[in-house]
Amino acid sequence: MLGLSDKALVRTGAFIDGQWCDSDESFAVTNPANGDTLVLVANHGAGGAEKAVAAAHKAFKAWAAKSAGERASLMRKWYELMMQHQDDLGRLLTLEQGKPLAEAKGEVAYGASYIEWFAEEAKRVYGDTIPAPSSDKRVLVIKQPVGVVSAVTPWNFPNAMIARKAAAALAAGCTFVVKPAAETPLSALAMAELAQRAGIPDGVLNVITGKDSKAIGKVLTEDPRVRKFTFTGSTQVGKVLISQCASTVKKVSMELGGNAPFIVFDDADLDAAVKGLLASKFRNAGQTCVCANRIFVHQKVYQTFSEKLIAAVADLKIGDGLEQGTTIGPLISSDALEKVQGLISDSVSQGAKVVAGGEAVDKDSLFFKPTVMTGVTNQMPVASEEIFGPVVPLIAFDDEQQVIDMANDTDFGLAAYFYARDMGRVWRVAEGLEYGMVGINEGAISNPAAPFGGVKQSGNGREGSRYGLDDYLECKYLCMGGI
Ligand SMILES: NC(=O)c1ccc[n+]([C@@H]2O[C@H](COP(=O)([O-])OP(=O)(O)OC[C@H]3O[C@@H](n4cnc5c(N)ncnc54)[C@H](O)[C@@H]3O)[C@@H](O)[C@H]2O)c1
Ligand SMILES: O=C[C@H](O)CS(=O)(=O)O
Repeated sequence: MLGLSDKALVRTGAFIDGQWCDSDESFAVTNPANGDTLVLVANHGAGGAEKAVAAAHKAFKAWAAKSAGERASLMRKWYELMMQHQDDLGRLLTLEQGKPLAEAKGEVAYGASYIEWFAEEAKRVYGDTIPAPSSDKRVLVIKQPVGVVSAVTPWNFPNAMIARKAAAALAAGCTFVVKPAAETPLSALAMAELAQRAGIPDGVLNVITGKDSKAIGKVLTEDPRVRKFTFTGSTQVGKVLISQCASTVKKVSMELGGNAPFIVFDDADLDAAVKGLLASKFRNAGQTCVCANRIFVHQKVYQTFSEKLIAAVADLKIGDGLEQGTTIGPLISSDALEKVQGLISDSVSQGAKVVAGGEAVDKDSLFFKPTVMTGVTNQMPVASEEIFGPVVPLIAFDDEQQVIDMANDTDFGLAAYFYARDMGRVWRVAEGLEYGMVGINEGAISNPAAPFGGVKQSGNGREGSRYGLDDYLECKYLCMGGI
């Protein structure tokens, strides 16, 4: 089935209360590299979401009552199974999402690393004893799981965006319901299959599949049995979902859109900067929330850097993610491709120039040529909007404070990057950038040990690191009197 060694990893029903649930209707999952239908998946709606929430609610008390060590052991087994099946999970991910197989297998390992990380963190959920204001009292703080957690995740990282949430939730003692993007549900269902094989009890992890994201999302954000909602996706949708959570005052964490500046100063190592830009910009064909979106290059090095970049971009290989050597896969949809083309055309009409790429490979596919643009300003659409495609807009600058101000001139604040070697400049720029994450002489910054998240309209909360568990825990104060 789909060329996987372990065919049982290809699941097409929703996973609710340990059962694989079909439905009267189904929807097609297609391969963005060629438009082929891969499988038909159960098309559940609000009713399915309510069943999933009920299952998670029923399973919560027993899961929370397990010791941290018991939860950690089951999560460790899940991690080991994910890595044992890395090849199959990577193939499935490339088929449904399009990214090159090497990247897809890397995403599987990246997602699994959050399960490994939080299996360990589960055993380090510490409380406090606090000096009491009077000798007849004792003041303590204990940490307890929030309860049922619901989640909605995007298509661009169909494994890791779920693992990053589910791992923290389960480690904290919460139970979990997730709606993956309808474009890419197969990775989520395969993860659920392996969670079941690992012995994670029925109802602890549930995956609801369906095209009607609004109806499903309404249940996941408004059902009072759900105590926390976590979302990864666009800022536009995130705002709607936050407002829907208000009716039941849920804890909310949001991983939203980005518009990352990538600044190359005149004292930068230009070869390292080009390498870092390729790593940040062209991963997943530019479809990541932390992709460099605006590239600011100091006037003194603009020509040299541009020439090095154009030469490196020419070596990128566009193709089906399953083909050996492919480094740039397809975009996810024709809408996505039209959006990228529109940003380029609108910016050219305002004076920008295309010096490499600038168009789709052909009119019948979703492949877009890696593109470099010069003469871009911070106000042009290709700079002011999140591109979500393999496009490098180059913006010249000549003053340190000017470029910090330009970099911060956006509603987003997720990731930022800069290349410089003067130590004073490194500290001034790192502290001056209004972003949740800053890569300094580094273009690949995501890992489970670090707190991933943004400021401003890029979201709130952190995923990964020792901070990532806080979003899934309640801090309870105990006051013991009469001593
Ligand atoms: N900050 C991060 O960690 C992060 C990670 C990945 C993607 N993103 C952002 O996500 C965006 C691209 O992903 P996308 O196109 O899937 O985003 P999207 O917001 O369109 O969709 C994300 C998820 O929300 C669901 N959804 C859409 N409308 C909904 C509604 N009204 N109610 C309930 N669910 C709804 C979709 O089905 C999907 O599962 C980009 O802006 C990118 O920056 C952010
Ligand atoms: O697209 C957003 C992801 O969070 C990117 S990363 O894989 O976590 O860097």
